[in-house]
Amino acid sequence: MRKKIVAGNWKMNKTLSEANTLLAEIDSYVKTNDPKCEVVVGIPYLYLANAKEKYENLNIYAEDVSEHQSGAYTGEISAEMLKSVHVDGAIIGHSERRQYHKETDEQIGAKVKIALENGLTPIFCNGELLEERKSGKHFEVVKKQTEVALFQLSPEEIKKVVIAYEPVWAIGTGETATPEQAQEIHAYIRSLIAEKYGKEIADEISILYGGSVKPANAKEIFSKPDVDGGLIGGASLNIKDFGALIQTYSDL
Ligand SMILES: O=C[C@H](O)COP(=O)(O)O
Repeated sequence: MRKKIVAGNWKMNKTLSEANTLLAEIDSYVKTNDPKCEVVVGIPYLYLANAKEKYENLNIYAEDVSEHQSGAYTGEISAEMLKSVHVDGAIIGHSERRQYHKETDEQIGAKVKIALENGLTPIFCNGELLEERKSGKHFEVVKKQTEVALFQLSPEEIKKVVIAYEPVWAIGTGETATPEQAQEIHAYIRSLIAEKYGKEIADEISILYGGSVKPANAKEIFSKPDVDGGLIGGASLNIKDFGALIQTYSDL
């Protein structure tokens, strides 16, 4: 049975005191409501160690990880370092990393691999640009991103990966994919995995949708059979919306 997951991605938001307040609110929300889905919070590197020390039962993720083991990579944070402060996983290959830091599918694949080798759960992101969607290339784009980054993994490894499909044109824009568009491409991604690793493994992998998910549109999207939750940006930055999203999914 694959996991249902609501994951927040704070991106580059929150000062220390704001981060502490929101983490305390999320922790208390989870303890009080005991949701029937897994709650994940992706937060800036700076706050990870303290967050894990204070809230060991919360699933705390980094927003990136280095593709290298260790060494002369100024400013980078390794998977081993993340594990040493008990971080649970890392968001990898987010479109903002692809766009602003020119990350390639090969680098993203190396990051996924090293995360797994260090016991971190990778949330691997894929998704097409607006012009790629408009020209009907979205299937092709997502196929290449997925194959290059993930199909180097063994069956045992791929089972531990969470995928987040995020159409770039829907991120932070207020425009979402329709539930039908999300279902169509999620089913397609699952079929790619099934072709390579078999249906049983494909059925175990959680595929999240990301891109302007809000309490108002979450129910329709989360209800689709191949959508196993969401990777939430803007609406994960306050407990009112994030709590409502968790509740929506938990109630389905
Ligand atoms: O990682 C989260 C996604 O980029 C979605 O962000 P958004 O919910 O602000 O559109």
